Amino acid sequence: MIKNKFQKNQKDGYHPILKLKVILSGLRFAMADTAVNYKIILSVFVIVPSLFLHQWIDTSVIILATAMMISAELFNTAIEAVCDYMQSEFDPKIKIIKDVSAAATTIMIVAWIIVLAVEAYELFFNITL
Ligand SMILES: Nc1ncnc2c1ncn2[C@@H]1O[C@H](COP(=O)(O)OP(=O)(O)OP(=O)(O)O)[C@@H](O)[C@H]1O
Repeated sequence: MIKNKFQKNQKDGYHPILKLKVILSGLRFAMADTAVNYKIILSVFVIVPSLFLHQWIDTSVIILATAMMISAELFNTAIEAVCDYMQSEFDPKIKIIKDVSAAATTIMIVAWIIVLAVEAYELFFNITL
């Protein structure tokens, strides 16, 4: 039986292996998205020097911004998938849902770009802004 949070048909208890399998399955789909992959690579290019320079606060800020950006991208993908599952034809309500989701993701991407640009500038030119 498929689990449903609103119906009490799920087994009690915590199942870490099952949880890990679910997370890995989600990540497998996420890694197939080029738009997410190249952003992760860009972040790694700034995270690695910040680690070598022991700039722990900077490293934490970049990791936080990157994690939030990836989460926003994944939530956006999930919302798009639900919309496409519910309605494959043109629907003005689906348009609003997808546009709002895309706008929310873009806000997070802009914040990530700003963090990455400031951190890269500071790290590579050794200038404290
Ligand atoms: N069923 C639909 N009805 C109305 N408008 C839609 C529909 N599907 C998509 N759109 C419009 O097309 C835009 C892009 O939707 P789509 O699902 O193609 O996302 P995408 O371009 O694949 O986004 P991403 O690059 O994040 O995966 C939406 O923001 C919305 O304006």
